[in-house]
Parts: sequence; structure tokens; C-alpha cells
Amino acid sequence: MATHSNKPARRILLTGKTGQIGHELLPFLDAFGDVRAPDSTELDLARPDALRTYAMDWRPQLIVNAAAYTAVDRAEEERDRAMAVNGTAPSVLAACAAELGAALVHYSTDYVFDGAKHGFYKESDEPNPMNVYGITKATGDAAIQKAGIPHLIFRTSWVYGLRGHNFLLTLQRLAREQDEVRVVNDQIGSPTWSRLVAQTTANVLDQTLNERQPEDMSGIEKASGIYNLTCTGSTSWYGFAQAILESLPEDERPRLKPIPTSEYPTPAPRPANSVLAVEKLRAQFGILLPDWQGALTFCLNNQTASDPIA
Ligand SMILES: NC(=O)C1=CN([C@@H]2O[C@H](COP(=O)(O)OP(=O)(O)OC[C@H]3O[C@@H](n4cnc5c(N)ncnc54)[C@H](OP(=O)(O)O)[C@@H]3O)[C@@H](O)[C@H]2O)C=CC1
Ligand SMILES: Cc1cn([C@H]2C[C@H](O)[C@@H](COP(=O)(O)OP(=O)(O)O[C@H]3O[C@@H](C)C(=O)[C@@H](O)[C@H]3O)O2)c(=O)[nH]c1=O
Ligand SMILES: [Mg+2]
Repeated sequence: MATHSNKPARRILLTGKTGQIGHELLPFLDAFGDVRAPDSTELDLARPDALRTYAMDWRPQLIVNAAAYTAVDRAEEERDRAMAVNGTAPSVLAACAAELGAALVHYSTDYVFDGAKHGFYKESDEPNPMNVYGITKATGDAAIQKAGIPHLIFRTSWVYGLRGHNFLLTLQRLAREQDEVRVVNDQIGSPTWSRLVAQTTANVLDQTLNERQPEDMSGIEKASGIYNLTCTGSTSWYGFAQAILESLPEDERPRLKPIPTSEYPTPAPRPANSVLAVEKLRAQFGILLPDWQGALTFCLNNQTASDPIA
């Protein structure tokens, strides 16, 4: 039986499909066209030539780069690899987009900031990263911004979900392994559920892409720039841990102890305050994400006994 698809004839390249955000993006992007989503074994973003060849062969009209080197502490010793994936690969993708007339969707991080600001960071605030991960991410952002291509850079923070490496799954594991968990209470940010990042990306694409003309990227061209994209409200990692542990049955909760950063030394320093202002996303696209507690509850309601354990 012949089936008819309403799918637009738009070619899309998605990187990072096994990651927290990429995994959530895949079903949404499917509605916007034909998605090719190579994993890291099929396409290593640390190899610029292979990346270029792959992109120029598929000739996407839309590139969504959800891949990144996200191991914040390991990046301190693996600077070259982190820079290849987070700094160079986005510039290669931007150059391909320029040649193809394609648009590029990319993700940035609160860790591009030094955390010294009192109050919310805006999209117009200058990055001043304090660790290698942040330096490499700021490099990628800058390369895309100066490429002169239609682009959307969604800057998010403290991303968690039910798969991959994230603070939610780490805390759930520590709760099973330890009687006491110590967590820093002097780094403030906004925990953000990966699915909301994907859903918001799709919402913005829906508002900017041309339904009838797959190659028309003028909507993204007009809207080009950085958009902060986080849940609203803020907390410390300790506050986030508290909310995570409260969702466990009482007899499965470890003791939770607030500590200063000085008592939890890590190879990479992290910003003390990285709360992002989300007014621009609301003003431009009418999108406001839920507060972080509400989003966490939604996410945990999706968790069943069959979910992978961190
Ligand atoms: N996690 C967070 O808290 C935050 C993330 N972000 C940004 O959001 C984006 C998505 O992050 P998130 O989903 O958490 O990332 P994850 O760490 O969950 O996933 C990263 C993805 O990138 C892929 N990848 C890594 N290295 C390579 C490579 N050399 N070649 C090809 N693919 C590679 C991984 O594949 P594989 O597993 O096979 O290596 C994986 O699919 C990134 O830009 C990140 O900087 C921004 C703020 C917060
Ligand atoms: C697991 C754990 C962490 N911590 C501290 C260490 C650190 O200062 C802070 C956060 O620790 P993590 O290593 O889990 O999170 P981290 O890797 O720093 O998370 C970051 O990832 C990158 C990719 C981003 O872009 C950021 O937005 C942010 O989400 O909490 C504790 O105090 N106690 C603990 O038990
Ligand atoms: Mg980490």
C-alpha cells in the first residue's frame, strides 16, 4: 500500500544524536524533513576533513549541531580534542552552511561566563570562560557568529534528563551507593530538562522555517543570534540535589550536606553564578519554559523502573 508523507523535502544533518539533547531532538526534527544523524563512530567531529566531506555530500539545508565535548573536568587535560569538537567543528559546519546556503542550529553553555556578574547573564554579555570547556565552547559560538550565515545559538545550562551523563542520574546513583552526599551550595544556575531544549528548538524552527520552501532560510536569517534557553528560576547544585533526593522514598534518601566549592575541588573551576535571562526568547518567539522544579517533576514522572541506571 502506498503511503503518502507530508514531510517537506528538506535535508537535515543532526550531530550528537546519542547525547542528551540530540536524542530528544531526533523525533522533533523528523517532522521538518529527512534527517541524517550520524553517530560518533560514523562521523568523528574531531576530523574536520571527514566532517566537511560528510556535510557537502548530504548537502543539508539545515544543520543541527547537538554534538559536543561535554566532559568539563576531562577537557582540562584533553584541550586539543575538546577544541577540535567544540571550537573547530562548529566553524567547519558554519563554512559548509555558507557554501550550501544552509542554516546552522547550535548549542552553547552558561560555562562561557566567569560567574562574577550579579544578576542574570544576557545574550549580549561578553563571555569570559574560566575553564577549557568554556573556552572551547566560546570559540565555537564566535566562529558561527562571524560566519555570516543564518544561525540560532541556543545557550542553555545544567542540562539533565533520563539518559547520558548528568547531575540527576549522578545523584540517583550516589543515593544508592552512599549514606551521605555532599554538594556545593555556592554555585548558582538553572537546571534545564533536555526535552524542553529540544521542544523549544522545534518550536523556534516551526516559527522560522518556510513550510513550502525547504531551502528558504530567511526566517532564521532574520532571527539569527544567541538565545538563552533555560528553565526559569535558579538554585545551587545543593538545591538541585535536594529536589532530586526528595523525589526518592524516605528510606532511600542519603543525608545531604551543603558544602562550599573549596571543599569539593575539581580540575575545572566553575562559575559561581551562571543564571541566564530568558526574556529574549519570550520577546522574539513567545516562549517561556517552566520553572526548574516543575520541569524536574515532569521529567521524573517519565522515569520508570525500566529506565537505564546511571
Ligand atoms: N550537558 C549540559 O549540562 C549542557 C550542555 N550544553 C550544550 O548542549 C549541547 C548538547 O549537550 P548534551 O546533549 O548534554 O551532550 P552529551 O554529552 O549528552 O552528548 C554529546 C554528544 O556529542 C557526541 N560527540 C562527542 N564527541 C564527538 C565527536 N568527536 N564526534 C561526533 N560526535 C561526538 C556524543 O557522541 P558519543 O557519545 O558517541 O561520543 C554525544 O552524542 C552541547 O553543545 C553542550 O555543550 C549547554 C549547556 C549545558
Ligand atoms: C556529583 C557532585 C558534584 N558536585 C559539584 C561539582 C561541581 O562543582 C558541581 C556540578 O557538578 P557536575 O560535574 O555534575 O556538573 P558539570 O559537569 O559541571 O555540569 C556542567 O556540564 C556542562 C556540559 C555544562 O555546559 C554546564 O551547564 C553544566 O551542566 O557540583 C558536588 O558538590 N557533589 C557531588 O556529589
Ligand atoms: Mg560533569
